[in-house]
Amino acid sequence: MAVYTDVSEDQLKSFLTEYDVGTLLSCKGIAEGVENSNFLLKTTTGFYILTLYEKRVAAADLPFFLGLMDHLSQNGLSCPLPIPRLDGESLGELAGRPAAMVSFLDGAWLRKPQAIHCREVGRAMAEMHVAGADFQIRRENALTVGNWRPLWDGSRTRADEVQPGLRAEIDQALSDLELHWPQGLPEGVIHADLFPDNVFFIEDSLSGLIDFYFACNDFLAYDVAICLNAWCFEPDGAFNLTKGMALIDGYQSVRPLSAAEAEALPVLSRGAALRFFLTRLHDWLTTPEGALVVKKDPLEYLRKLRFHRQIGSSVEYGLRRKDMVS
Ligand SMILES: Nc1ncnc2c1ncn2[C@@H]1O[C@H](COP(=O)(O)OP(=O)(O)OP(=O)(O)O)[C@@H](O)[C@H]1O
Ligand SMILES: N[C@@H](CCO)C(=O)O
Repeated sequence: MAVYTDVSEDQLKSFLTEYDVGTLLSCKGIAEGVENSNFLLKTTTGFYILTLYEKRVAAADLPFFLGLMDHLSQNGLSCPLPIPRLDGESLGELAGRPAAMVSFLDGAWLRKPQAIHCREVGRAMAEMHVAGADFQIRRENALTVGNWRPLWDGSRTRADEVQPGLRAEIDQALSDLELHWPQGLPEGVIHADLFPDNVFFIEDSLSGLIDFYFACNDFLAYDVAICLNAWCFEPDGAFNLTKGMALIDGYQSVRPLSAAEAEALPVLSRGAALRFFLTRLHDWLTTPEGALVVKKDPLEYLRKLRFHRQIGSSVEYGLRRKDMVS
C-alpha cells in the first residue's frame, strides 16, 4: 500500500492551478509501491501520475530523478515525462511534501515474465544506458559496496533470528565482495531497481520503464547483474539460462559488453544479490507487524547470492563464449 499522505480535494485543486493540465475529474490512490505516495489523476486533458515524495527519498536527489526522466524521454526512451508547472519547474509541494506530476504510461507489469520479455528488458536497459550517457547531473550510488557494511551492521546482531548461521555467512560474503569488487568498468546512469514491477508491457511489447528513484551513476554492467537476479530466476530458486541468455543478448543488441564487464558479471551479480538481501533484511527486521507494506523476503536473495558464489564463468549466465574475449 503506498498512500502515506492524504490529500484533500481542495489541496489538490489548488496544487493543479500551478499546471496547464485542465480540470480535475478524479483522483485515486495507487496501492502498489512502497517508497512514495502515488495517485492516478484524471483531468479533462488525460491521465497523470501524482507522486508525493516520502521521507526515504532525499529532497536533494529529486532534481536528479526528475531531470533524468525528462532527459531520457527527450532521448527517445519510453518513461514517465515530468509535467512542467506554469513556472517551468518540475517540482512543487503538496500536503507538506515535495510533489511532482508525470505522464501516465500505458501497460502493466508482468507477474510471470518469459524469455522474450527478458530480451526486451535487456534491450531497453541498454537503450537507457545509451540515452543517459550525456545526462549532466550526477548522483552517487548510495547502495553500493562501500554502503553495505553500515547497512549490515544495523541488522547483523539479529540476523541469526531470521536464519541460524546467517551472520557468519554474510560476514564472509561481504568481506569477500569488499576485497574483490571490480574497478574501472564503464560507468554511466543506471536504473538500479529494474525489477519486473518497474517495467510495463502491452501484450509482449515493452511499453516503458518506471520508478527511477534508485537511479544513480555506477558501473553499467551492475545494472545487468541486478536484472539477471530480478528476471532470470524461477520461483523455485533455479536460474533460468534461457532467460539469462535472452536478457544478455537483448542488452548486447544495443550495447555490447566489454570483455572486462563480461568477466565481472559473477562478482557484480553477487554484489547485486547482497544489496537487495541487505535492504530487505533491514526492512524485515524494522517494519512493525501490522504495517500495510508487504515485506519482501530477504532469503530469496540469500539463495541468489549462494547461486552466484558457485559460478565459474559468465557463460553460465548465458553470455556467449565469443563475447568473453576482447
Ligand atoms: N508513469 C506511470 N504510469 C502509469 N502507472 C504508474 C506510473 N508511475 C507509477 N505508476 C503506478 O504506480 C505504482 C507505484 O509506482 P512506483 O513503483 O514508482 O512506486 P514507489 O513507491 O516509488 O516504488 P517502489 O516501491 O516500487 O520502489 C506502479 O506499480 C504503477 O502501477
Ligand atoms: N525492488 C526492491 C524493492 C524496492 O524498490 C526489492 O525487490 O527488494
